[in-house]
Amino acid sequence: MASLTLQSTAKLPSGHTIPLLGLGVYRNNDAYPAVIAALKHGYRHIDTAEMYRNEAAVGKAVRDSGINREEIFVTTKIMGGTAAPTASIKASLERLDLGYVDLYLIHSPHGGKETRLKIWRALLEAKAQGKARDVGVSNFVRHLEEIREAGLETPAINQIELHPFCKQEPIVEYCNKHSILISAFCPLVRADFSDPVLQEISKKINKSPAQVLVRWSLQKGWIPLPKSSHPERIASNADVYDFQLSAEDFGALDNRPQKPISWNPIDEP
Ligand SMILES: NC(=O)C1=CN([C@@H]2O[C@H](COP(=O)(O)OP(=O)(O)OC[C@H]3O[C@@H](n4cnc5c(N)ncnc54)[C@H](OP(=O)(O)O)[C@@H]3O)[C@@H](O)[C@H]2O)C=CC1
Ligand SMILES: O=C(O)C(=O)[C@@H](O)[C@H](O)C(=O)CO
Repeated sequence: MASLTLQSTAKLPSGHTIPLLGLGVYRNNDAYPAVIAALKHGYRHIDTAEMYRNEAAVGKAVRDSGINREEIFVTTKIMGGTAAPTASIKASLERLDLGYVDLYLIHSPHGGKETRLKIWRALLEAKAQGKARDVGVSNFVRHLEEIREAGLETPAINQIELHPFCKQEPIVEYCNKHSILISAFCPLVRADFSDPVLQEISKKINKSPAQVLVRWSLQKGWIPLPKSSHPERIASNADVYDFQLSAEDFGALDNRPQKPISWNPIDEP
């Protein structure tokens, strides 16, 4: 594995790059200080959404950070099932007030095939207008085939729940086959660090369970989006580049019992 750093990126279809570690801000009602702290520590990728109701705070923190806008990668998401996607996109861009977003995702496959394709076409139009540099989806599984069958541009990324207890191998395999990058939500298992194997590895290598989980996700080739509202945890979660999980420890985590997916929009017809 090439040596990873906090500056490591992957190439997107647009030719732009996405940092391989991002800060999640779901359920953070005061995202401004978290984003400021993350950017100060060296994060350059923030993951928000219309649904999180903190786009304005994220945008203000990015503008106030003093860092060149071009250096910061901002993802937002349009709600699945949105009836008026163009209006929703306009509203989110106004709240963020960053000129453009780097990645715009459909948050979930809710709404049925026609609505999904309508929203996808609206995102593609936003991309054509330069309002989104790349576009993708989230929580899509077989729904990805609809986009292919419609002859529309393939999503750059699929953002799904991924951690050692939820590996979603069929959809990961599909995305790998079709060169769709994968970003990992809930990479910290939402702070459930109770697994004995995780605990054992954490103690053995003297790294926090969160650091072990972030490192494991990076070594899987995914883009983890750990969320914290605490600056010291935000920093710690990104301090994962001075070690590499051994093949033994990586494999032990890669063979944990699987749990049900925490949010099941993937079952949407
Ligand atoms: N596309 C989608 O449908 C979804 C996308 N997401 C995205 O993925 C991001 C991450 O997923 P999320 O659901 O937030 O869950 P995570 O797996 O990132 O876990 C977040 C939880 O872990 C705690 N935590 C963070 N760091 C540490 C640490 N070092 N030690 C102990 N506890 C810690 C946080 O508490 P505290 O804040 O108090 O530190 C919080 O309770 C989201 O924020 C969002 O951006 C999430 C769900 C669905
Ligand atoms: O994960 C859940 O339980 C949800 O209800 C969703 O909100 C999900 O967390 C999400 O979409 C956050 O981005």
